[in-house]
Amino acid sequence: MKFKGVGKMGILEETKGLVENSIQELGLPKAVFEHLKEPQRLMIVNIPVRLDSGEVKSFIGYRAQHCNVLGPFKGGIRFHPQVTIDEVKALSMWMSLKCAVVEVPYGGGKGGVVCNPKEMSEDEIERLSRGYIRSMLKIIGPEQDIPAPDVYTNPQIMAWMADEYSSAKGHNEWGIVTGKPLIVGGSLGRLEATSRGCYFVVEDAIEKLGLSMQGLKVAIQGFGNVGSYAAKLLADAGAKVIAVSDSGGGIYHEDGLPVDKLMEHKVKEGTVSSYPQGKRISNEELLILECDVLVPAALENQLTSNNAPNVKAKIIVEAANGPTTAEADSILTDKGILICPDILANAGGVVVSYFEWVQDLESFYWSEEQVNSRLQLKMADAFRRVYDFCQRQEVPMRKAAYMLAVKRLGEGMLTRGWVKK
Ligand SMILES: NC(=O)C1=CN([C@@H]2O[C@H](COP(=O)(O)OP(=O)(O)OC[C@H]3O[C@@H](n4cnc5c(N)ncnc54)[C@H](O)[C@@H]3O)[C@@H](O)[C@H]2O)C=CC1
Ligand SMILES: O=C(O)CCC(=O)C(=O)O
Repeated sequence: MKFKGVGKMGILEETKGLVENSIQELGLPKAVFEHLKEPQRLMIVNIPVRLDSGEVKSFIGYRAQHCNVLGPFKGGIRFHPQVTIDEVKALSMWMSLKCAVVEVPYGGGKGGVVCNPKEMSEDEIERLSRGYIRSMLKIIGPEQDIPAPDVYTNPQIMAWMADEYSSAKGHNEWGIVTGKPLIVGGSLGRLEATSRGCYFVVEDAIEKLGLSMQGLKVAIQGFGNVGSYAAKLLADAGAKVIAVSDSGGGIYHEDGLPVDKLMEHKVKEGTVSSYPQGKRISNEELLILECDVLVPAALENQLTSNNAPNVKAKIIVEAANGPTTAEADSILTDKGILICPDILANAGGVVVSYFEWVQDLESFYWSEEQVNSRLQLKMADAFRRVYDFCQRQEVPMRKAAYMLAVKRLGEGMLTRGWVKK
């Protein structure tokens, strides 16, 4: 069974199609879609930043607050030259769905700034990060909207943001953002959390297909926060990471790559593609390698109708948000590939962000073991619910995840009286 009405529409329209379809199939009131089809609020700001040269340059920033029926808005902030309104809106909608799938008490939010941090100095990035928070002061807060890291943002940027917000409020408010360094209210385990969540999903998925972690052939696209730690966790558990890539290209070795050394190389050289052992490959080639598990961990729209027919993986674990277009999804599903969708597979990040926020609100901090074992419980529970639904209803995992998420959001709206039966 496939979703109807999804095609070459772009990620936002495709996602709306999936949500609307789920609402219809669940027999929820149509009004649920009226609440979900657009963000509740979309803030667009102009952020003037003083550059090191003394010149002032302005940057466009966005924050989409999608739906807070189940809790405050939550989601990362992306710094990237290709950020668009539609991308931020889609990312915020995925956050609402993701938080519902893993049952954390948040709504979806997402932010973005159109900029190229690779061409900015550290001081310029700091001024931009602080400017973003000043522009958003009225709509964010620990009980309102809690940002976090995403593409090309990191713990240091979260620390500046927490500091800026705290300065504006006149007292420390560590609960304003998550993904912070430990010294300013971060949580143990948050840095690796998205990857650890993916790792648990890989464990559960391979068990369903009767595969073993020992010697499991894995290819990972993207070697940033999520991709690099996913590679490390999988390699440490006995998997063979045969290929990795980043925006500079990729590297392949059929016997497996030394992930720790690749991480060091990436820090020193800025890319994995120049690693001296193995064969250089393109991002496109990586996606169609012979492997057991493919982990897209970079950007959206990587698996398309062009390359999907050639994908050879048995399992795809979507560490990135939106890496698969609707057309590719259909092709891959028809090929019998088990797709663990983004809103499930990469939810480990927001789960541990939730733990970080709880710790900040209580000013009482957990051990790494507590964080990781609670994350494992959350991910295993979500995987089981999605997989059981998919088996029971004979639908793909993505559809199962969407239906479970939309059901929860719809129930929230009915209970709060936002919609009537
Ligand atoms: N950081 C987090 O906690 C979470 C991140 N995600 C998603 O995971 C994905 C990766 O995010 P992070 O690792 O945090 O970002 P990051 O900024 O740490 O790393 C991004 C990686 O993607 C690579 N990349 C960029 N353009 C590329 C291209 N065209 N082809 C191949 N690689 C390319 C970069 O070189 C870098 O290695 C994104 O889709 C993000 O939304 C999802 C959930 C949580
Ligand atoms: O940690 C968070 O709050 C959100 C992470 C994120 O942006 C995502 O899951 O896409």
